[in-house]
Formats: sequence, C-alpha cells, structure tokens
Amino acid sequence: MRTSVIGCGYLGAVHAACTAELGHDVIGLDVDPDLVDALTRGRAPLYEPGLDDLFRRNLAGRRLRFTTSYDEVAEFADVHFVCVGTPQRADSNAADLTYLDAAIDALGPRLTRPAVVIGKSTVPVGTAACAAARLQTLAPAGRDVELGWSPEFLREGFGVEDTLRPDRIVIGTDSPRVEEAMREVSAAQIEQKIPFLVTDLQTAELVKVAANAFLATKISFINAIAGMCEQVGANVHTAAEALGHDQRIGSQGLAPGLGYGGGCLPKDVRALIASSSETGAYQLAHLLQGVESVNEERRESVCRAARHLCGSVRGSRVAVWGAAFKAGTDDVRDSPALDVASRLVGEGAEVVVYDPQAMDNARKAHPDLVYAPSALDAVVGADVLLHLTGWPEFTEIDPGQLRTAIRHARLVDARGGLDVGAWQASGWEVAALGGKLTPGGRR
Ligand SMILES: NC(=O)C1=CN([C@@H]2O[C@H](COP(=O)(O)OP(=O)(O)OC[C@H]3O[C@@H](n4cnc5c(N)ncnc54)[C@H](O)[C@@H]3O)[C@@H](O)[C@H]2O)C=CC1
Ligand SMILES: O=C(O)[C@H]1O[C@H](OP(=O)(O)OP(=O)(O)OC[C@H]2O[C@@H](n3ccc(=O)[nH]c3=O)[C@H](O)[C@@H]2O)[C@H](O)[C@@H](O)[C@@H]1O
Repeated sequence: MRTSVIGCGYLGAVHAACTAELGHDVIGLDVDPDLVDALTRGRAPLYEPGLDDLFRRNLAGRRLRFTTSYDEVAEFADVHFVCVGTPQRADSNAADLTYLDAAIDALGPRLTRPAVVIGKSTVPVGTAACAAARLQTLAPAGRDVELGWSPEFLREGFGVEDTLRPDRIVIGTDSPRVEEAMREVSAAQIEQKIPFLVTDLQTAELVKVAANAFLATKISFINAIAGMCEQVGANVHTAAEALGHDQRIGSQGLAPGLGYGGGCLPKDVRALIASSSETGAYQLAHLLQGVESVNEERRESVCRAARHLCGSVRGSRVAVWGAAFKAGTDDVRDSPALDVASRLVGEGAEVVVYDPQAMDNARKAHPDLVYAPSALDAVVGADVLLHLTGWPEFTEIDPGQLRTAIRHARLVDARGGLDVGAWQASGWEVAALGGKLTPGGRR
C-alpha cells in the first residue's frame, strides 16, 4: 500500500520505518527540515533500539523516504497516518491541538482524489469527528476523503517491537473503506492473530487516554503504598513483588520510585482531567487528580531525602545519575530526574548530571545544569549521589570504587535498582525510597 506518515517525531519515525518493514511504500513528512534531512540520511535523531537497522534496510530498498512537501505526500499516498504532537497547552492542562489542525489544514486542500486519513496522535474525545468534518470541507475530493482514528500504544525504548507486534490494534470508524484500508496496512499483524478491534471514533479516542490513565494510576498506586511503607517500616519492593504474582494485578507497572514522566503519561493524565471535568465526568477527574498529586509528591520526596542526608543542599554538590524520563530512551520530556535536578539547583545546590543516552537533549532542555562525561566523573567531589533513572549500567558500578571519588558517601536510590546492601557494606549512607532497609541492607 502507498502510505504517508505526517509528523516524524518519536511516534512517526518509528511508525514510518515499521510500516515500510511490513512491506508498504511509505513517505514520511515533517515540517522540520533538519529532521527530514537527518531521516533521509538514515539517521534517526532519537535513540530507539532496532530503529537504525529498519531505516538502513528500508531506505536502501526504496520503500521509505522523507519530505517536507505536502503536495508530494498528497499525490503519492492512498492512506495518510497523522502522528503530529499533541502536547499540553501553555495556558491550561488541556491538549494543544494546533499541530493537528495545521496538518489537516495543509493536507485537506491537496486531496484531489479518494484518500483515507487515519489519526494516530493522542487526542481528547471528540477531536476526530471535528477533524473528519473539516477534512471533507477542505478536500476537493469531498466525501471521498474519509477519516478514522487508530491510537498508538507503543512504549519508547520498545517502539519497534510494540509497533510490529502490538498487544492490539484499535480502529475507530464507521466506514467500511477506512476499516478495509486499516486491515490491509495491518495484514501481517492480523495474520499473527493480534486482536483487531473496530469501534466508533469516540471509543477509539477514549481507549487511548484511558490506557495511559490506567498505567499512571497503577504507578501512583504503588508509590502511595511506598509512602505507607516508609511510615510503617514495611518494604515496598517485596510488597510489589507479592502483589504482582496476583494475575489480576500483574507485575508490570508496579515499580515504585520516582513516579512517571515523559512526553505522554503526564500530559495525557492532565488532559483527561481537563476533558472529564469539562464534560461532567467528575469522578474520573477526582480520581486522576489523586494520581497526579501522588506523582508530584514522589519528586518532592527525593529532594527531601537529599536535604535530610546533607542537612541542607544549599552550597552542596549533588551528583545525578540519569536525565532521560526512563531507561531505554534519550527522551527528556517531563523527566522526573531533570525536574528533581532543577528543584535542587533552585535551592542553591550545584548539580552535576550524567546519562548514558540523553546528554544532548538534557543540555538543550536544561542548560543551567552541569554535565559530566561519565557516571564516575559525575560523583567526583559530590556531597550526595541521586540515582534517578534506572539505566542498567548504574547497577554495574562498584560502590567501593566510587567511595574514593565522592566527598560524602551518601546515596538516594529513587529507582530501586541498586543493591543497596552492597552500597551500605561499602560504607555508604543510603536513603531508599519506599521502605526500610533491613540491617543486612536487603530491601
Ligand atoms: N512518543 C511516543 O512514544 C508516543 C506518542 N504518542 C502520541 O503521538 C503524538 C506524537 O508524539 P511524539 O512523536 O512523541 O511527538 P514529537 O514531538 O516527537 O513529534 C511530533 C512531530 O510532528 C511534527 N509536526 C508538527 N506540526 C506538524 C505539521 N503541521 N505537519 C507535519 N509535521 C508536524 C514535529 O515537527 C515533530 O517532529 C502525540 O499525540 C503523542 O501523545 C502515542 C503513543 C506513543
Ligand atoms: O502514549 C504514549 O506515549 C505511551 O506512554 C507510555 O509509554 P512511555 O511513556 O514510553 O513509558 P512507560 O514505560 O509507560 O513509562 C512511563 C513513566 O512511568 C515510569 N514507570 C513505569 C513503570 C513503573 O512500574 N514505574 C514507573 O515509575 C517510567 O520510569 C516513566 O517515567 C505507555 O506505556 C505507552 O503504552 C503509550 O503508548
């Protein structure tokens, strides 16, 4: 099939490469010429395991190319996937739909022949119906241009795997033509018996925001339990493991610590709070306000732990391990690690950050922080070390060797991946979020 992908950021770049890998002809479009240039040269400007290989293969096989021209895209493709950003608005918690509106306004007037447009961006319920009406008004082909919505559920760091083998595919449409086009694009996945659900537009939009809200709720739930563990001397890691064995609960999304960040969960929870309040679904808004407030409290509790260990952080040197919003990505959007780092700078600390993949993005987003070239360099002369993103390389570092570099051997483990018993045995004073350390140091 001849498809286009409009908006080639974290979602669109992966979607374009994977759609080509599935055997379709793909043209990716972005308004950012530098991005298009990099993509054309096969350089995905994001860290996503497996993506470079897909780019190399499909660019060379000529199934994949990139452009900034809407004319080219409209002429080439029969199915257009819209993957532009829907960030939080600057003036409220609601989703900013200006990029989506701009994409529809640019594509619509160029659709002179029948086409299917499928939205993939995450949007508030009701957005797709408005976009469909607008598209038909703008398009010279009129009612021969139809729009459906197929929300995306991929996780950064697992983008390729999640796109090629998703847990499910959802398409919101009441048009047999849109459903057929989606079935054709997804033929390889349907053959693998991946569930393919057809629903109306509103339900498709809602499934996506509900999924992200549920994931956020699960994380805040275990973090609220962590807060309880801290009060009563219980151990949240053992509690989470025991809870996770219950198949109705499941072990994923129960890692306690610093809470959720990233380009999606935080803004999608806030947007759902805004739209549920607006539509009168007050119980949902109330529930999610609790989820958000627990998440916010986790960031503050890391700052409190640092203050507690140092007396005060003013004038202290703080080493931060991690800048990405989670391990496995270079994405620093709404990164809990950088948020904590900034809060401590605001309190008068000098903060030195190291991350294995996200240094360039972190420097751009937070030029106020100091950056070190390695995990070891970050701790030299520091008064406390904060472990804020759970990269595997941090678990492999010998705490005994680090002790000789740091000024005061103090650790806040906010991600729970370190063997804090070994750190204590090496003479470190440790504050671990979410419960007591047993005398042997085992959590
Ligand atoms: N990042 C992720 O893992 C996932 C993201 N999503 C959703 O996908 C959407 C996109 O998210 P990301 O890729 O993370 O955002 P992003 O910010 O990385 O990428 C958006 C891209 O759209 C481009 N763009 C903006 N206006 C445009 C226009 N008028 N025409 C063409 N291109 C335009 C931008 O230049 C940018 O490259 C959001 O709604 C997000 O919630 C959904 C699932 C996963
Ligand atoms: O809409 C989106 O963009 C995507 O948002 C999330 O994916 P992602 O943001 O890549 O990351 P997650 O792996 O869900 O992690 C989100 C945040 O929660 C934190 N987290 C995750 C799991 C956990 O157990 N504990 C925890 O604190 C992570 O460190 C991270 O900061 C969803 O998992 C995807 O299904 C969805 O498509």
